[in-house]
Amino acid sequence: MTSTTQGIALRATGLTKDFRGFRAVNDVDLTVAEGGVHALVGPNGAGKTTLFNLLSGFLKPTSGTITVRGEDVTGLQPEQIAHKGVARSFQITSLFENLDPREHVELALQSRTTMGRTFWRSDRLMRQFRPRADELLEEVGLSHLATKPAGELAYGQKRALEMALVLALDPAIMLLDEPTAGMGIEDVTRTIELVKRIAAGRTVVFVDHNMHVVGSLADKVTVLQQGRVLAEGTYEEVRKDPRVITAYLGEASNA
Ligand SMILES: Nc1ncnc2c1ncn2[C@@H]1O[C@H](COP(=O)(O)OP(=O)(O)OP(=O)(O)O)[C@@H](O)[C@H]1O
Repeated sequence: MTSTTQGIALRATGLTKDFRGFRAVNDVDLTVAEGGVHALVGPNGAGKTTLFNLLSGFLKPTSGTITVRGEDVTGLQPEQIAHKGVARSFQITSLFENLDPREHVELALQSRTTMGRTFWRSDRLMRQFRPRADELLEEVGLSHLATKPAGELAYGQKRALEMALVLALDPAIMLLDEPTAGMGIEDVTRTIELVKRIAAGRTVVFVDHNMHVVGSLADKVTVLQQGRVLAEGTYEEVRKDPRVITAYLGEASNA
């Protein structure tokens, strides 16, 4: 690690992504501090999800580089990037309808071990993950639903389970895609508290449209518009920035 990368968890330089001639992410420079909570915001179509997919290896950049703690990870597969300690959540969860939350978390925990590629798993082997699985369910407020089939969980509970699955991977850098999307106020408040706890000792990058969530959690905010970085700073700084106000007013008048 060189002195210029010290204290930097994740860095994108000149990151660009074209989709058949359309530039969704345009020459983005992003520096995420080690231990920081960094929000990506911007009007619809600004390129937030595309940027997330680039950072986690689900999309390959057209040009530019991505480093994790100073190490170049550009073009690596998602699993390889996950091995560097970067894990992401998804906006839409693909849970197994018939498995319960405890089984989901046990599977996520065992995927980190050498047993990860074993097709056959005995109950006895899986049980060794139960204490940690139960701790994680407690952490996300799902203890009382540990044995209910995931297909029967309410929306907010599914999102909480998804958070437990990311936590099971114990990533140093956690990417959360709209952790409060579609939630009612109670679930939003609980999720804010959960992300605060998760962020202790970790780096968190998240996308969220809810400015209350952004203001409550983020120590740094990057505002994107039409694929470019429009503004960057603390929440207080960017919310007063006339360019940001104009971008959001534009969105409101197009709605
Ligand atoms: N696979 C794709 N092929 C073509 N265009 C795409 C593709 N993915 C995204 N885009 C376009 O790139 C732009 C940025 O999309 P993206 O989903 O990254 O924005 P966003 O900021 O996450 O928006 P939202 O807040 O609505 O989720 C949009 O104009 C979108 O239509």
